[in-house]
Amino acid sequence: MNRQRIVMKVGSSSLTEANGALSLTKLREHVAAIVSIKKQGHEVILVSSGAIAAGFSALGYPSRPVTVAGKQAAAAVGQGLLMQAYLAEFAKHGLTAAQLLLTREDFADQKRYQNALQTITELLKRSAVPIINENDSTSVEELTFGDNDMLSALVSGFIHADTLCMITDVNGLYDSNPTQNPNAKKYHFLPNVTDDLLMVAGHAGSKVGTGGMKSKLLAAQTALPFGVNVFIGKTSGQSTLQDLLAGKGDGTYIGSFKHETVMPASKQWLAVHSHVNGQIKIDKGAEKALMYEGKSLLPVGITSVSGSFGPNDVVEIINEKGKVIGKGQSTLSSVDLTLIKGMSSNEASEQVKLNKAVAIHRDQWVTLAKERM
Ligand SMILES: Nc1ncnc2c1ncn2[C@@H]1O[C@H](COP(=O)(O)OP(=O)(O)O)[C@@H](O)[C@H]1O
Ligand SMILES: N[C@@H](CCC(=O)OP(=O)(O)O)C(=O)O
Repeated sequence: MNRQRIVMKVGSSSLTEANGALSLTKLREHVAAIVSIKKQGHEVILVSSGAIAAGFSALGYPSRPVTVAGKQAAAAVGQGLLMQAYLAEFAKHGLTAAQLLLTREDFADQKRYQNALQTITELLKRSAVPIINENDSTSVEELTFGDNDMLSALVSGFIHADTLCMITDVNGLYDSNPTQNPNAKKYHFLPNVTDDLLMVAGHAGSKVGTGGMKSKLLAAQTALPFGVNVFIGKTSGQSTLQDLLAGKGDGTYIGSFKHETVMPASKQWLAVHSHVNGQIKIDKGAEKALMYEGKSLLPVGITSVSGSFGPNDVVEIINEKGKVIGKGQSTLSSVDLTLIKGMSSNEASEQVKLNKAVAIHRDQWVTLAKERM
């Protein structure tokens, strides 16, 4: 078996007792499973929920809190307890675990995004197990990932994972919620996530789970274009994570499993996380050059500029039909681009006193929608 880079996402439902509290027995099983595949040479990044579950009873809550303040306070207590349990378990196997708490803002800011990636890469190089959770206690409600499914998809993309394993309390995706419909049929393999599938995926079945199958499918839909294959299902005990990697897991496999398209992390950042500060409208010739010839955007192809942005800011590129076809980091400010739009390269370079005035370099460009020309 080839050595793989795996992101394993463990949901609250697979880490808790029936009363919603953290289950050390389940946590131990997940650790043992990770250790067993690490021994085979695979790299593992764990995205673990469970902070709220681990913390609520120490604060005197009778059950998992439902208010934002309650959840944030419980997570503040529980994240430490959760890590303590993971550190102790991994240490028994001679492994070091490391904590990373991330928020949406860490993905939106290019420098923070690169630093998070650098940290995880360094930890993997040193054989540590990065354990990631959302930074629940500081997240602003509207900005949170809500559940860790999307977080695990974004992490899988930027570290170029081969497989994202979303471990949950149900053994895969069914054509309707199996906890409500005993005749529901399971999907074993799916090439991709379609709108029809999103329709059959429902919300969480337990009191502790947050997003349900729908959020897992949305996460899979995000991870697949990054070249990551996805497994949604169950594991327990040592051998099943190995079975999962061997294609014999108890769940649903989604993707081509050919490991072909890998979008560089810098382009993933542009495509998914970056904030847009303006728009550049371009003509047909420039669209062709950008989309089909792998060229940079030159001032001559720009027909209009809107918004106020500086050099390195991210802008949307709009074609003659008014459709957003991609995003890029502008080399120049909106003021300079407005001045040189439509000009030949020589004229434009003279105006802005550069050797060669390029509006968007091809390395800082990502296609979002390919149109027939
Ligand atoms: N079509 C479906 N197939 C399988 N499970 C489904 C479906 N629709 C909804 N679910 C529910 O999704 C739940 C898993 O999501 P969730 O509780 O959020 O888990 P986790 O805590 O692991 O993220 C299952 O227990 C099940 O009740
Ligand atoms: N970040 C929260 C988890 C949120 C949640 O419930 O996520 P999930 O179990 O993946 O649906 C925690 O650690 O408790």
